[in-house]
Amino acid sequence: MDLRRLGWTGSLAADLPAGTVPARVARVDRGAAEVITADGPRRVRFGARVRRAAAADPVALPCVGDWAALAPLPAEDVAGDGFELAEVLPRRTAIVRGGVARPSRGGLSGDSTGQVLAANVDVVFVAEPARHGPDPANLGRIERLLALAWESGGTPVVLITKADLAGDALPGLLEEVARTAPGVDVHAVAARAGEGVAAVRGHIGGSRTAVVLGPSGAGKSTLVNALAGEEVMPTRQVRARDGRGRHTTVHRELIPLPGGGLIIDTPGIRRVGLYETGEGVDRVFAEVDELAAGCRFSDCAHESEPGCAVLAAIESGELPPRRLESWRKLRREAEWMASRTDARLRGEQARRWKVITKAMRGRNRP
Ligand SMILES: Nc1nc2c(ncn2[C@@H]2O[C@H](COP(=O)(O)OP(=O)(O)OP(=O)(O)O)[C@@H](O)[C@H]2O)c(=O)[nH]1
Ligand SMILES: [Zn+2]
Repeated sequence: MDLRRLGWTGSLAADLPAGTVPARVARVDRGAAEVITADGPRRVRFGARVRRAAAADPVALPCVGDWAALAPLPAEDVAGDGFELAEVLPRRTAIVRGGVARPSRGGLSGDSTGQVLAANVDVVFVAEPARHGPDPANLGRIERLLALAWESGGTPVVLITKADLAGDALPGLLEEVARTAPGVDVHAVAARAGEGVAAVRGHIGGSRTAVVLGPSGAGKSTLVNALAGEEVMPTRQVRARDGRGRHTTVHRELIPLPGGGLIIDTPGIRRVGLYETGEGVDRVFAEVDELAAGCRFSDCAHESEPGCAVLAAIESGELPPRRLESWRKLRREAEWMASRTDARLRGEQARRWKVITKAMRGRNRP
């Protein structure tokens, strides 16, 4: 296996500690990972330093898509494969979800810990089914996942999956979604019939890595199988009565595609909180931001201020009220998360891994 086909680069090579072997993490189970090396797949346990770092901060846990350094185990400890996962190499991008913030007396409360869903991802496919059981496509869910995607450093792309279920309503739906996702490519996909798969493929050329996020039953695994040209992921065969998912996929998994590129399939996510609080939300609501530039007051909250261009746009029908509500909700959540200063610090760790690993290496090397 040529590691460059898995996304290996010279800058990663420069960060590889002497005496270690590079590997890409394909899947993580408790305390161990399935990795792909130049010699093929291996199963390796986490080394002591990785376990310590992860105990202090869950964001440090090796994750699907990570590049890792494998170190040979001492000769007397070769019960496993002879190697352990000694270090996580600097992450280029990271999709980090927060816990769920719940409304409570005096604002929001909840869980502010982070979890890395996937690392070193170039393209984030946000999959939303045209129909999810009895429900229509959920625009709010698209917005939330787009915020997460923008924060990751990867490029988001929206996929309206199971597009065949929309019937005549498809063009209208795609138009609505395009307005909900300014600056983002939107594709309709009917993976079971193979429709739209080539357009998806077009985003994963060369040795790019993509991830598919979306609710259970969105048809993520069906799409991944269509891209792979074989059944690499199990999909639900028998339709549940309500047509929604039952979490067929239980692990996040990295799959090299024939002809180049890699894709990460993920289990359906039920509730996902924001974690990093950079410009993600503003990018999702770019047109609200643009409108706000026309408000009379620069600190306009678009609640009831005179000369508010955002409220005027709602009045004129240019901006759907749902959009402003959704913007408010995600902004509130992002602000709450930002008020947890340690969370912000940890969010930066996900990206600035380099500094930390380098410092650790300096300390531990004789
Ligand atoms: N009508 C229609 N059904 C589809 C399409 N793609 C997938 N499905 C069906 O939707 C159901 C769920 O598909 P999966 O691929 O397992 O969905 P998933 O998003 O991977 O679900 P989880 O693994 O639970 O997260 C299955 O019954 C599929 O056959 C499609 O293009 N059109
Ligand atoms: Zn305003």
